[in-house]
Amino acid sequence: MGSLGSDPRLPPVLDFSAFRGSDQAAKAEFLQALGQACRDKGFFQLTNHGVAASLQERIFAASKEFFSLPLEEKLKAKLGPSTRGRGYETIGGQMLEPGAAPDTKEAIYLGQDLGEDDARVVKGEYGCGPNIYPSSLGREWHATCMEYLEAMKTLARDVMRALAAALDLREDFFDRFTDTDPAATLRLVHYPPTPTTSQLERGCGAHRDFGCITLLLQDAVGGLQVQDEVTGDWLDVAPVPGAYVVNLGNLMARWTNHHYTSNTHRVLNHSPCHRYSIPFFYSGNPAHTLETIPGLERTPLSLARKYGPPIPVNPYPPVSVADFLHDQFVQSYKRAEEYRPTPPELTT
Ligand SMILES: O=C(O)CCC(=O)C(=O)O
Ligand SMILES: [Fe+2]
Repeated sequence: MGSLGSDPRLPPVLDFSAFRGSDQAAKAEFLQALGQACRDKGFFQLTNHGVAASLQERIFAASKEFFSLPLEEKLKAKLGPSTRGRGYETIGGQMLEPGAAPDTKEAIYLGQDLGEDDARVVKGEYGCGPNIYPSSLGREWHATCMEYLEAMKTLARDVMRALAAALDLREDFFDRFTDTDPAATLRLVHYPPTPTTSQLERGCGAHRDFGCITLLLQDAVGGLQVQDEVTGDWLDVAPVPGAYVVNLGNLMARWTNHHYTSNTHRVLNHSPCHRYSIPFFYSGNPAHTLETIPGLERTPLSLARKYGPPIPVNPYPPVSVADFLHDQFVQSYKRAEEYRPTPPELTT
């Protein structure tokens, strides 16, 4: 267990079988390393997570099948105000980093496939809707995505249990937030090669994730970078075959009153290859109202040192999961819509 390579600033690679197994010493060591990674970096990689390599191969194949469709086909499933957070986002459709250029990635969002007559869809609940995807892909394509989504939900629930234990909470502390209809979104992402010299171009602009946890499967191309909070350096998160990059989002940071941190990351695909990644975003039931977890009201000393006295105590009012996620999501798309490139300087 530990970091790959010698740089201790990199997210550690942790073996999840130590948490699920019966060796108590190995479990304690895992939880110690996990807690430290969540406090200091908000990032780690997870191996031996139990998700079959064959399922990972099938979801990557499904992703490539989707992105290789003609643009007109993909546009039939376009993400829009009426699609409830589902559907296809074009290259440049989102801008995660204010001040940079819109992201040079394309993506499709999928979630649990709810019918139009489902009560949550009728009520217009955040993130609840039927999936939309080009009909040329067929039911088998969709079935693979749903099988993978279920595997992610199972893993995410267990990761949340480990996160609770590493905070010295009961392992089942998060279960009531995650067991009923958790916000669980799969995103297939494609980064074409962008061997550009523009300083502002990003595959995925610098951002912190919005929700609780993200389980990211990346291919072997590389390009994901996490920012070291102390020095501001960008560190490459080297792909570990089959592993999940797990990162904590803003909702988790707020819920834990920053005892756990969310961290800034981005993607630059300067390789000559197409890059595919599959993040899974998990946040608990959208209808829940989150308050700072009892026992974590006092801001951690590390933050108090950063911001100086007075040390804020429980600075956050309660917030609903749906509102918290929705605002950040909408802003990132609005930014891209409003983007106007700076005209090249006129030379005389
Ligand atoms: O594609 C990646 O490796 C990261 C994507 C990401 O950060 C996101 O979708 O939030
Ligand atoms: Fe992210």
